[in-house]
Parts: sequence; C-alpha cells; structure tokens
Amino acid sequence: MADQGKLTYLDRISIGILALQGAFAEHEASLHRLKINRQLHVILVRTPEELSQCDALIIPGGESTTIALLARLAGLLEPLKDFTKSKPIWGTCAGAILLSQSVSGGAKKGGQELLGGISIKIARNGWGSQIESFEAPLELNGIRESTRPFQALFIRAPVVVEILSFPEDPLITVVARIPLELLPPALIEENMSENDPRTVVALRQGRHLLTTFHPELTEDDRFHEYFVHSCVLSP
Ligand SMILES: NC(=O)CC[C@H](N)C(=O)O
Repeated sequence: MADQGKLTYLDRISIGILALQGAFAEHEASLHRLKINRQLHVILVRTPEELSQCDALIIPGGESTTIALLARLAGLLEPLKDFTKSKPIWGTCAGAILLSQSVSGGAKKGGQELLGGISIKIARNGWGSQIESFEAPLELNGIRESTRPFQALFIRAPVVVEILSFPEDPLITVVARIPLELLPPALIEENMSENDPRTVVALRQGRHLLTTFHPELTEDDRFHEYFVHSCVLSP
C-alpha cells in the first residue's frame, strides 16, 4: 500500500458506530469485511463511556430526530459535540443530517439537534415524498477505482442545499455528485449548473465524511475503506 508509511500513530484503531437506532448492524458488517493492515476494533456506541474509547465514529441512517432524541436521553449529545471537534465522523443519510450545521424541512417543533461538524445546510427528505427511494450509479472523486461507478441507494435521503463556507473552515471536497437529470423534478430549476450544491451526495470536510445515501446497504465497501484509510489513518 502506497501510504503505509503514514500509518504510524495508532497500532489498533477503534471505530465506533452510533447504535441507538437505524442501520448500525450493516455498517458493522461492512467494517468487518475490510482488509486493513492493523487491528480494527468495532464498538457499538450507546453510552458516553463507549464513545470515549473510539478513534472515529460512524453515524448511521435511520431517523435523525429519533437518533438525536435518543442521544440526548443517553447523555450522549454533549460528548458527541465534543467528539465532532476533535475526531473523524462519517454520517450516512440521517447521520449526514446530524453532522450538518443547519437543516431545513420537516424538523419538528423545538428544532433538531445537530452536531455541526460540516458547514452545509441540508434539507431533510429533500427528494420529496414522491421519490422515497431510488438507486443511482455515481462517479467518484478520490476514492479507489473511481472509474468504476458506485451503485448508491437513496432512502428518503436529505439534499445538500447550500455550502456554507466560512474562511476558518477546512475546505470541502466533493466526493460524489448525482447527475442533474436524476434530481427530482421539483428540485430542478432553469439554468441549474452541474455544480449546484443539490447535486452533491458525498463530501468531505477535514476529517469528516458525509454521504446522503447508504453505502452500508451494498456489498461495495469502498466508502468504508476510504473513511478508515483517508479520514482516520491519514487525515
Ligand atoms: N434513510 C435515512 O436515513 C432517512 C433519513 C430521514 N429521512 C431523516 O430525516 O432522518
């Protein structure tokens, strides 16, 4: 492996998966399939003590308001906010919502708790009720075998509606976009550019990764591999 020389600061890594609700078991299976050159310990996180043992965290898809509520009840909300400031987090779908700085659409009264690790505004259920779930082949940027499309599964997925770039924030790198013609008709506007934020479905900012779809529900583990190698081991 070309970047083996950089993998020096940890002998064994502990990746946590927030296991309060949603697709955490599928992420666990994906992580166990990875072949990496060090011991990978997977922790299902339900308490602040479990979180404190993790070098990085995955927040799965599910229902973002429920996950936030359960996190509050478990006393995990503040520890998660602290974790976001210092360690890598990957949010998938509902997890992507929680990792965003701002959310629109469908948040219940009293708003929605967010961790704010990634400076974007995201819309819950942004594909509209008529498209609950769909698949799309994605072209990847910076991920292994990027010429091989990634078959992405979107389930009541959120939509990135705005990139909020503040000068002090780390750069945002777009990892995958969805072609304009696959956007739901309600989102398409005249003269919309192919670079519109709404086409962004995977991005990285600093050590954090966000995907609006569900890599853990496929057998293609390239996003799990990317998170562990690029965000956790050689950020
Ligand atoms: N598949 C998912 O994670 C759906 C996310 C869900 N629509 C939410 O708002 O939290």
